[in-house]
Amino acid sequence: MGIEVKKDADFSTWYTQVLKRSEMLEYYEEVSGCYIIRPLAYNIWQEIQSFFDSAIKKMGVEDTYFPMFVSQRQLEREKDHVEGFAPEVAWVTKAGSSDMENPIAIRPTSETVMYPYFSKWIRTHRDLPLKLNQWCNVVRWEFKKPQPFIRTREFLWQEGHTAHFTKEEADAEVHQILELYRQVYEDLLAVPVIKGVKSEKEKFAGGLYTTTVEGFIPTTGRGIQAATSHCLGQNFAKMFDIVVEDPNALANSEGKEAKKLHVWQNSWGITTRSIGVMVMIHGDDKGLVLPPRIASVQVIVIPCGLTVRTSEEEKKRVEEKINDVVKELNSAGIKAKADLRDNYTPGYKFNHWELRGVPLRLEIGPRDLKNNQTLSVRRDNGVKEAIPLDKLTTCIPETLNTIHKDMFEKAKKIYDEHVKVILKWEDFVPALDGKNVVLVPWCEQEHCEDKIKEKSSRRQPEDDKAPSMGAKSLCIPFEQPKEPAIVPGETNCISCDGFAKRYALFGRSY
Ligand SMILES: O=C1CCCN[C@@H]1CCCn1cnc2ccccc2c1=O
Repeated sequence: MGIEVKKDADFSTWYTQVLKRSEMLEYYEEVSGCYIIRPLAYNIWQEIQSFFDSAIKKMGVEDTYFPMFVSQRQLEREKDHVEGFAPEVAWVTKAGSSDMENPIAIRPTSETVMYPYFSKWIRTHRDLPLKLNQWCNVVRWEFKKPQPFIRTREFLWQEGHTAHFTKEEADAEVHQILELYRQVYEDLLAVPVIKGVKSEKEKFAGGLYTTTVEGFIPTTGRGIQAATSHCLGQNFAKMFDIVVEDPNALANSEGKEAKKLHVWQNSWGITTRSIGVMVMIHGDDKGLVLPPRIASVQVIVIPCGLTVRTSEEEKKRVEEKINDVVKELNSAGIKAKADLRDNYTPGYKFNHWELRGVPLRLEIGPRDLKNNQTLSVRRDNGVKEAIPLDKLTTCIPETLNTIHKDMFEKAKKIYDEHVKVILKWEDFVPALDGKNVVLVPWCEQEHCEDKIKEKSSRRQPEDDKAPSMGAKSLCIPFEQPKEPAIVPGETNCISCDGFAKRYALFGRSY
C-alpha cells in the first residue's frame, strides 16, 4: 500500500505511513511511546553502529555493559543532574505481587550507574584515560506527544563515558566525538547538521558545557538536537570521589597524604532519533528515500518488457542475466537484489521498492540484452540513465556516490536557506512563522533566553490564533557569520538591552 497523504499536506500522517508501510517500524499497541524497530530500520542502526564503533575503537574506547537498574540512592547523588529529569524516571516497584523494599530505577542514562565504579577503578593517573562506551537502551517516561524514533519512551543509543587527567585532554575528545557525530549524519545519512555549543539553560545541567550537532526539519521548520557531546568538568568526579594523587607533588616530608586531584570527564551519545531525522528529511510522497551508504538494498534489478508474446527461453535468458548482474554487483561490494516475483507487474515492483527507499533501480528486458545495457532509475530524483552491462561495477558505485552527494547538497541548500540572520526583534517571530530558524546576536544570559521563549510563544496582539511554540536556543554555532560582525560592547542583543556576545541559533524545536 502506497502513501496516501502528501508530505507537505499532513506531515505527521505522512511520517507514520512511511515508517509503517515501508516496514521500518510497527506500533506497539500495548505501551504508548514504544515501537517495534523492524529489520529495515534496525539495519540502518547497525550501519551507524559499525561506522561509529570502528572510529571510537581507533580512539582507544572500549565497549562495556552496566546494569540497566539504578538505586534511588545512586540516582539522586547528584541533585541538579536529576531534579529536572526526575519526572521522566521509570521505577520498578514490585516483583511479582509483592512490593519491593527499595524501588529501583530503569536507567535514563548511566552516569550514576557507572561513576561509583569509576571511583573504585581509578586510583592513580596511570589508570587514565579511562574510555568506556556502551550500546544499550534507555527509558525516559516523557509526557510530551511521542513520535516514532524522534521522541520515544525507550530508545537505543550509545553512551560514551571517559575520564581524563587534564581538562585539555577532555576538551579535545569532546570535539573529536562531535566530529564523528557530524560524520554519521553528513557522510552516512546525508543529513546536514550545524555544530555548536549549548547555552547555559540548554546544556546538560550536570556538566560543564555541552556541544551539539543540530539538524533541521524543513517541513515543520523546526530544529532538532541530533547528538550531544558533553564535557562534565570535575562535577561528577567531586560527587563520586573519582580522584588520583598528584603525580607532580612529591609526597611531602611529614608523609602527609599527597594532594588528590579530581579527574576531568566527558559523556557523549547518539540515539535512534537519527533514523527518524533521516526519514523526515529525505522521504517524499512515494515513501522512503534511503541514502545509499546505509541502505540494506542499494540496487534492485527488475525484469521489464516481458509480454505474453515473450518466449519462455527469452524470459529465462533475461532472468539469468539479472541473476548474473546481481552476483557481479554483490561481488563488487554493492548490495543488490533481483525481484523476479512472477506474480507482480514491473509497475507494482517499482512502487514496492520506491516505498522502501531503494536508491537505484535497474530495469533489464529482452531489448536490453540485445543492446547490452540496462536502464538505471535513481530514487532520489527519478533521473534515468542507460548503463552498458559491461560497465556496471564502475558506473554503479559512482552513481551511488553521486546520489549520496546530491541528497546531502540538496538538504544542505534547504537548511542554509532556512537559517535567517535576524538583527531586529520585530523580524524574529515572522521568520519563525516562515518555517525558519534564526541566527541572532545574543547576550547569552539565561533570563534573556527565558524572555525570548516567552515573547516568541505569544502570537502578535492582533492575531487570535492559539499561542505558537516558543523559540529556544538550539546552539551557539562554532562557525559564526562573518558580517555583520558583532562588536563587543556595541552590538545589542536581539532581545534585551544587554550587549551581544555571539550569534546564537534559535528556533522552534522537537
Ligand atoms: O546526553 C548524554 C549522552 C550520554 C550520557 N548521558 C548524557 C547526559 C544525559 C542527560 N540526561 C537526560 N535525560 C535524563 C532523564 C532522566 C534522568 C537523567 C537524565 C539525564 O541525565
